[in-house]
Amino acid sequence: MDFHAHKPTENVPPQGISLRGKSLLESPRFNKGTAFTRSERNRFGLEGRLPYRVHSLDEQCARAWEQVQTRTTDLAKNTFLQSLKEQNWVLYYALLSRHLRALVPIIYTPTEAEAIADYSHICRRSEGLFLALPNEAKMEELFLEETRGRDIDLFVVTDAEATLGIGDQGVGISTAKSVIYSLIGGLDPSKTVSAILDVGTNNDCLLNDPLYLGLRERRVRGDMYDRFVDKFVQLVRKHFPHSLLHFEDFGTANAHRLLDQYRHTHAVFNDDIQGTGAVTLACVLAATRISSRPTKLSDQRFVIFGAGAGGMGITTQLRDAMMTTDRISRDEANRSFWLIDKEGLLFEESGVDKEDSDMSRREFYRPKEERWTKDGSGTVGLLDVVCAVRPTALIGASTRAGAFTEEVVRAMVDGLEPDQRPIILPLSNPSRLIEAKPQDILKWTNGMALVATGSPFGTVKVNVGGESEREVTIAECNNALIYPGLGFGAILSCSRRVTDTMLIAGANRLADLSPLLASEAEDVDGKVSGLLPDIDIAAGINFEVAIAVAEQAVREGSARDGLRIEEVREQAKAKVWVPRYPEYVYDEAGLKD
Ligand SMILES: NC(=O)c1ccc[n+]([C@@H]2O[C@H](COP(=O)([O-])OP(=O)(O)OC[C@H]3O[C@@H](n4cnc5c(N)ncnc54)[C@H](O)[C@@H]3O)[C@@H](O)[C@H]2O)c1
Ligand SMILES: O=C(O)C[C@H](O)C(=O)O
Ligand SMILES: [Mn+2]
Repeated sequence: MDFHAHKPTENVPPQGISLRGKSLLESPRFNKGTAFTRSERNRFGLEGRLPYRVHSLDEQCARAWEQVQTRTTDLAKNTFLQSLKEQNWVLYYALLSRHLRALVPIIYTPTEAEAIADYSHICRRSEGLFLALPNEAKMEELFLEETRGRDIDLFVVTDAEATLGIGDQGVGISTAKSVIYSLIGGLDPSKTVSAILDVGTNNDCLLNDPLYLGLRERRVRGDMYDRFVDKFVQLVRKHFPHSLLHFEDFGTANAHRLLDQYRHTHAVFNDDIQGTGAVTLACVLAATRISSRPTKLSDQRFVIFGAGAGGMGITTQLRDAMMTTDRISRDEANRSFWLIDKEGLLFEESGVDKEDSDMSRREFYRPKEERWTKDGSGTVGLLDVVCAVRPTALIGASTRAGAFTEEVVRAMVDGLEPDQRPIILPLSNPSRLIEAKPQDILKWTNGMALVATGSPFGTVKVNVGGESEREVTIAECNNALIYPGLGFGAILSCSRRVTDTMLIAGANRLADLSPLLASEAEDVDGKVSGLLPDIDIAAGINFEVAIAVAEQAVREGSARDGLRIEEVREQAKAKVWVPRYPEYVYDEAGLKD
């Protein structure tokens, strides 16, 4: 299923470029470094600028891999790889694709959280499009400076208000999201733009940091903020009407509002809401099929801990899928969810419901009779809810490390039938913010729980009585396992919208590819597969997700005119970008960058 196999390195057509000499070596898009062939060195004035020996991409990867390994901390590896990206894209992506399992956690979650938090100190060369509030009047000029003459498929935009679980990061960048699109989604990196809307920060550490690189002011809100974001969205719509606009790490209220505002007029996608919703839906669908008595989505009782962008994305995605697949009403589906936030269970007439600016949460407020505390007052905590609801699935997107305590998890098990497997998904990132460690959950549930996490945890050994031990693979329920495919599918089909049904089609496809579902005997040699596929086959998996999404777009009429279902797979194969070097020929009118 590895889509790299679709494109053998032979038959790469030559490419005309108009760069030469030093500028060619300094262009990360076209640079080949020591892999420039003899004739290219001669043609482009490089002979005296490179050591004599010509290396293959494989040899370059071997050297770069050696160099990565000499860096002793993950952050040092991250900064090394960032420099490599600034020098040579093909080598960077080729190296990453050869070592996905080791390097994705370095360039993405969890290490990228450290890199973003430290951005103003480790930044060496800027990357992407920086749009700061004081430059609002010339936003179009800055936008065109970066994008003119380019064929852009994707914009990833952030205002960094809710970066992963580490909050307001001001000028924090989200370039890692674009990298994942190219690495495992097959998008050509020259067709992607990462943009930061710098509207200030409320993070005092950043405001007080003399080296802080962003706008040193408190965050702008209200009309000024809306006007600024709108200006950007309208530029994207005007100049690149067929692009996908991916929103990342906006604060929860803005995240929902902006998605609702723009999703009907452009292909916009909010990763924290829809990507997280889709990957979690896939995970839950796989889990319900694995349980000893396969159950429907609408048979589940969901406790969602942390009702922010991620938690609400998960809730609404599960609810929508329930309505579509189990054909039940919205009200009926809403009743399968119990939402808990800082103020405990969200219920009507709590006072909080009236102040809640986030409309998406209101329809999930529980009736006030569910104020399950001894005297009917105060907040209803997670343990109260678990005891009263007897959930089949417990999902965390709260940033509250350790919130799924032993008592909570054991209470959940006690509420289920002895052969019923609890679905427990502590999804907060980075790793240190997880609601419970997978090894603890498996210990407390005697190996019964079906667990997936937001950050990578590898495998966990569980004692299942006496001497017997199992090695359980903990699936990563991270939106990276699905958003590149969702995005690629939407771009491939030139969809003007990203519809819920396209997302559900992608999630269903991912659930079908669950290795735990595929392994007939769940326990092979004491090894238990993960609920979702491993990151090292994420490229092939996302390719399949993309096909499902694009086919659904054709089926429902959101794809471009004339695209036929039978063509989707071939067109997808042709569009996949693979890191490899074409032969360059000098052409005065050729590509410059
Ligand atoms: N695995 C994934 O793919 C994925 C995707 C998105 C978000 N996340 C993670 O989920 C977490 C939340 O992200 P988000 O974008 O939804 O952020 P967010 O700020 O929008 O939401 C967090 C919510 O948790 C609530 N919360 C905080 N402390 C709480 C507590 N003690 N009890 C209950 N609720 C509490 C907050 O009030 C807020 O509503 C982060 O750690 C993020 O990394 C994971
Ligand atoms: O970035 C990730 O790893 C997932 C998600 O988008 C998050 O904000 O945590
Ligand atoms: Mn995110």
